[in-house]
Amino acid sequence: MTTATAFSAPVDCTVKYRPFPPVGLTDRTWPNATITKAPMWCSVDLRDGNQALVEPMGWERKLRLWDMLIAMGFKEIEVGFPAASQTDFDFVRMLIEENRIPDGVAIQVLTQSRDALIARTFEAVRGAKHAVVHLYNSTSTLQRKVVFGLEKEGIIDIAVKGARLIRSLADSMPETKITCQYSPESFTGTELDFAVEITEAVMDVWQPTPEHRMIVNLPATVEMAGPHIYADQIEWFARNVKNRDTLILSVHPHNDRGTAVAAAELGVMAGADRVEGTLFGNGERTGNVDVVTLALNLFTQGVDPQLNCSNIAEIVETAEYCTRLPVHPRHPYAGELVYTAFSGSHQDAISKGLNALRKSNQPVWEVPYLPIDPADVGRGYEAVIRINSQSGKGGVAYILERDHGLQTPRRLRIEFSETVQAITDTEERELSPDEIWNTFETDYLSRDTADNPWSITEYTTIPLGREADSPRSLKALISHNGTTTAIEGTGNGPIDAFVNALNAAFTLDIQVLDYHEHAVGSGADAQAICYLETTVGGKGPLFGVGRHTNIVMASLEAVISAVNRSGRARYQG
Ligand SMILES: CC(=O)SCCNC(=O)CCNC(=O)[C@H](O)C(C)(C)COP(=O)(O)OP(=O)(O)OC[C@H]1O[C@@H](n2cnc3c(N)ncnc32)[C@H](O)[C@@H]1OP(=O)(O)O
Ligand SMILES: CC(C)C(=O)C(=O)O
Repeated sequence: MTTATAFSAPVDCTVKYRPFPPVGLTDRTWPNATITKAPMWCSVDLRDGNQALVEPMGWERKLRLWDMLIAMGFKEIEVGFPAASQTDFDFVRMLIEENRIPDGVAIQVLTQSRDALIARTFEAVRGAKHAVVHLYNSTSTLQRKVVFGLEKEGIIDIAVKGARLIRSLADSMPETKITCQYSPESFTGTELDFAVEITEAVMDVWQPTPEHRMIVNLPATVEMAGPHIYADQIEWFARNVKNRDTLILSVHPHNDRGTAVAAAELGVMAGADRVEGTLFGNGERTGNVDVVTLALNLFTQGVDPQLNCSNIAEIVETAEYCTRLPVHPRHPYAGELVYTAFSGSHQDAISKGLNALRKSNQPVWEVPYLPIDPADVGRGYEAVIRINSQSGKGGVAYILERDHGLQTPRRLRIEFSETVQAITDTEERELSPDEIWNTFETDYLSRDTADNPWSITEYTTIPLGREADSPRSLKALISHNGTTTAIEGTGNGPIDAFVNALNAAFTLDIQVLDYHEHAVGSGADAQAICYLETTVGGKGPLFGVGRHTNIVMASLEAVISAVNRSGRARYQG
């Protein structure tokens, strides 16, 4: 019986929502740009990320995240909104007073354009070597109307008034290098000419120069359109704002449409010098742009990201601890499952790709389905191939080779993967590498008498002539269901002689179709492993596998393994 899902009548989106108007930049240049160097990064984890948390970080979590950001190599870190909360204020003071800010790192602090808040912000950064004071006010058509109830002039007044106070406070604090930053907040909902107008009004106050530039941050406070529109907006702004060379142009994408990473990348192509974002994209609503993904996207294009992501597990663990939010198992580069293939054809290609790369010894990473070498972010290869009902012979063979050195022949792979498939289908779950190995051992190598009535206890063999290819005679003791029988036969080699002896003594009708063997391990621990494809009593083809320090014994064990396996349920009836 099926249950119908209850859906309400769909809302008429053609009435309720409007398409975002295009920028009308017909001679855009950004599509032809290539990113050849990393942008300046600013982490806003401790501010924008923090303000979006159910439980904002206390000083201990903030400090742990700060230490991680420093270790990763961030040179600008927005540490809070010190005028808004005592925790943020105290945190900034702690960084300064405990001398925790390395040389070359600037702390950034956010403030609204309100005198008391600005004054308190400057109190917070007193004594820092370098601080970025970040002033914002919303400039969008919607916020002008519903939040501020002001015309454009009124909005410009708010920005200019704040900018003036910042300038005078900065001038009164010569011991601290102050970089001024202005964000026309809700930039993506602002007419572009107005965004330029208000920014230029702030520039008139701060008087940036090419030597002492100010940061203009153009946030997609809400991601309202596709990333190509954002790129057009950035390029339009960069082309139209005055004295571009006195500005550091920064982007600050949010992820409402799920395309913040693309927006940041296209924004940089469109001329942005700097990106503000957070680890794994924590932040308001659907988050800020994910700087780890951005950095590793650069890395996989051969561009040094200037951020160290070589221990992704530790970055994830720290971010999860500090934000109390999980990183999704499918998160780019960082998720638990992103270096794992379950599906057969992916596993086959990955396994072949890794082999080819190993053999070729070439430095360029080329493995199908793996855009980055897991080792480059500190992840191992153990989880690259995991086995469930979607997996095929390539994946199973990969595990046997990786963990146990078995180079199984192709048809044995097919045979064994059917066994594995039957288990994963029946049990509807993943099989661990240990379970796969146990299954293989039990089926092919076990000497457990309940399932393996046949065994060989000893053998001797001698050549019947002086030539290297002379026929051989072989004697062996065979146990069958607890009864030991001495058998003897001759043949072209030990296997042939053994098979002839078994066939004669027990009328088993063993035919050998194919034979492979190789060594596993080295030195005193080396063992021979032998794979024999056979038919037994007309059943098969089926494989037997033998393993022994003595190469002849390994092949005789393989014959016995085939005989035992021919009695298994899958070969009966
Ligand atoms: C897009 C962003 O992420 S912007 C950063 C947002 N982050 C935060 O808001 C976190 C920290 N903020 C806070 O804790 C509080 O907002 C405070 C302490 C800064 C201010 O608190 P309060 O004054 O009590 O309240 P509130 O934030 O609601 O103030 C809104 C008032 O400020 C005005 N305002 C809002 N933003 C700005 C601004 N950037 N510049 C000047 N005035 C502003 C509003 O118009 C409103 O004015 P009104 O009181 O005349 O209606
Ligand atoms: C303060 C600004 C830059 C901001 O956080 C945003 O617009 O999202």
